[in-house]
Amino acid sequence: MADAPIFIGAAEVADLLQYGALLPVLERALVDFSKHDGMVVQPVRSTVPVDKHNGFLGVMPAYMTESDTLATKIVRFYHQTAFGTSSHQATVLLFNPSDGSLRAIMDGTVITEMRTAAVSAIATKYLKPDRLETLCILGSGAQAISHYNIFTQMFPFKQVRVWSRSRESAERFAGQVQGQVQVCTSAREAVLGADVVITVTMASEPVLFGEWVKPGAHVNAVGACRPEWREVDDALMKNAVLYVDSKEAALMESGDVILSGADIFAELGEVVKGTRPALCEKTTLFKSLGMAVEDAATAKLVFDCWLAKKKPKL
Ligand SMILES: NC(=O)C1=CN([C@@H]2O[C@H](COP(=O)(O)OP(=O)(O)OC[C@H]3O[C@@H](n4cnc5c(N)ncnc54)[C@H](O)[C@@H]3O)[C@@H](O)[C@H]2O)C=CC1
Ligand SMILES: O=C(O)C1=NCCCC1
Repeated sequence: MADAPIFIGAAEVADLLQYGALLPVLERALVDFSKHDGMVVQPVRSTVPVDKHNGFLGVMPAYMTESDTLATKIVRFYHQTAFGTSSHQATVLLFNPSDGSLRAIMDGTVITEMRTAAVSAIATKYLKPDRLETLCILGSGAQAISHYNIFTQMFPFKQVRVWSRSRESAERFAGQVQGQVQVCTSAREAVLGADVVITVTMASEPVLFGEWVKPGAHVNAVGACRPEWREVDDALMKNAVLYVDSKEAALMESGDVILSGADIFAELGEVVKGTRPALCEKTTLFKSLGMAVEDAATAKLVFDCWLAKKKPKL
């Protein structure tokens, strides 16, 4: 009989998961996905609208042959949640691919926060302009914090600006992170002159406009994951060189891509592999929707770290 699945909660996932180990694992997952050689199976996320309660439930399965990883994430994202509860909550199920038995049930909320920020950081590593002085973050929730943490660790920004719909939440964000943050009163003020811009809002209308973005800057557009939602206006979508995590998903799920009619230049995995160029001298935009392979690869890393920690030292 198969062993009973183990449970790894949020605090333990946060303890086991380190960006240093996560980044190369995600780069490999992105490359493997973008080979499109049949070795990775990842259907576009299935999303169930829960209209009555203003929310969605997403199911994200993947199998990666080379690393022999089989997992699915179940994620809820709700517009209105009780004060203090996160709008996104997730669980990842990790299976034994040889017989399909369940190996682990783990918190997926921390995984979602860390892997999304890490993928934006990978996009930025490849697509960033030469000068990296000012980082701008639009939004001040869970993803804003994880992005702040990895971006300030990985890149030598001299200034970080944040804007949020309410000044109070932007100030709360500034108080939560370690390091200086300039709280801006408008998105425009935050964006003007920034070298890297990150949009991590629950907006369904544009909050970022092309006329504000410095030529040559890099943008990570992380929110707006429904075909009718926008975070970015048409001008930016059309004028920037557009990179995505998955072309198939972008054409089905991203309102910014579908409604602007912008042309997709490449998948991030193709850039990491070197089969498509990183046009760093141009204004670049990485449209992130989030992929099941990112969750599967991260969950496998968490599980392997858990096993290594459990093993008695000889
Ligand atoms: N691409 C990916 O892999 C992933 C993307 N996301 C997306 O990232 C975004 C941020 O997620 P979290 O930080 O977890 O959410 P959160 O609920 O913690 O924070 C959302 C932020 O958006 C702001 N906001 C809400 N409605 C807005 C509006 N209409 N206009 C401007 N700002 C608004 C809130 O004030 C808050 O600052 C969401 O769109 C989410 O769906 C989340 C997980 C993975
Ligand atoms: O990749 C994810 O996980 C999510 N992406 C868009 C919003 C829901 C969660």
